[in-house]
Amino acid sequence: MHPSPTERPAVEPVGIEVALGERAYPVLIGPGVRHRLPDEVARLGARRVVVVSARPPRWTPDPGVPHRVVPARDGEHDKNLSTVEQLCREFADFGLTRSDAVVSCGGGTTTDVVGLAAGLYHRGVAVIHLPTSLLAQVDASVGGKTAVNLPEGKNLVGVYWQPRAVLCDTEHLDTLPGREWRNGYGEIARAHFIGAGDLRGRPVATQIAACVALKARVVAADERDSGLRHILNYGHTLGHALERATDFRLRHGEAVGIGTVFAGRLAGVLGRVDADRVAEHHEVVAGYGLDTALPAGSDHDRLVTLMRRDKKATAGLSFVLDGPGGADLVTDVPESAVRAALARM
Ligand SMILES: NC(=O)c1ccc[n+]([C@@H]2O[C@H](COP(=O)([O-])OP(=O)(O)OC[C@H]3O[C@@H](n4cnc5c(N)ncnc54)[C@H](O)[C@@H]3O)[C@@H](O)[C@H]2O)c1
Ligand SMILES: [Zn+2]
Repeated sequence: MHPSPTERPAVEPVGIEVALGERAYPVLIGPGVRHRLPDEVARLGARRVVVVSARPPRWTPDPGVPHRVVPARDGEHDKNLSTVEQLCREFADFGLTRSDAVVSCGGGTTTDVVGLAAGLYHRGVAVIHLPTSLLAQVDASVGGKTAVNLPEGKNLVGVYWQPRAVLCDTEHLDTLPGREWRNGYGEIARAHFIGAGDLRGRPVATQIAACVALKARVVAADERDSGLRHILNYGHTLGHALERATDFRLRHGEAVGIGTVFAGRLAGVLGRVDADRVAEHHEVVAGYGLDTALPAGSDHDRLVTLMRRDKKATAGLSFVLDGPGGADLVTDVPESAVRAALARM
């Protein structure tokens, strides 16, 4: 039987497996891959589905089984335990059992909060993500980290709960504002330096697929962040500090872009890479249309203080830095080197 052309995408999607044994799952990337939702639901054998969506209802196809669509809102403000409770109550009210499934549709904040609700409900129910921001497609929806915020800080409460499938529909990006494109490009730029290759000028589906393939490799090797997964934080130590120092006026990806340029400069100061490689950091980040300089008026003392507090820093100042053998976690970086690199920004 031939699939109807109106329902099936003309372009074959790219499929990447996150190889986690019994918990392995596919990530499909391409225009129209949302239409695979009923197939994925059927594969799981779910009999009922709750779709939690921050986008208009028509963005999520019929999952093919009795379902309820619960509207949600993207944003850090609703990424909290109270939303988790509300979602779990919706699941219970709809009669969702352990063998049913939840679907998320939205930005990374929505995939995070829905992922956590799915991980907790009945001690874990299947979840399929339909990420709709570039950042969520290249990063947040893949890898099984879920979390919500507390007033005391971001992402403080969460569990590891792998999705059963991720559908990165590039048509979902059609409405994304420019700033949210840049937000995602910050993560794509940093991926250049940790093994994703040079993705500048490539079609967006190719860029997403390369980042997902990189993350899939890293997660398969270190699901629970005890080693290799560090490298995904390339550019993030200064990035996090800049987000905090600007009261989150910089989007995460914008801050990571600047943090990536800084990581190049710091690796240069430490003699880990040559001048060409330092310059490459600047070129790549600028090439994605991102800022490469510290925001005007940045206070270096404050940035150093914030970087010392970064959760990756167990003792002293730690950074993931490029070097002769690729990117690696470098601990106890002298403050003088950090300040020298900041001065070159
Ligand atoms: N779990 C992980 O491994 C992981 C990794 C990276 C980031 N995250 C989390 O992801 C979150 C950031 O994700 P985000 O940047 O997607 O934030 P977000 O969910 O707030 O979305 C960003 C903005 O884009 C809008 N948006 C999303 N899709 C859209 C679309 N298709 N059209 C128009 N507007 C759209 C949203 O409404 C929002 O205003 C953070 O909370 C972060 O902690 C998690
Ligand atoms: Zn990030």
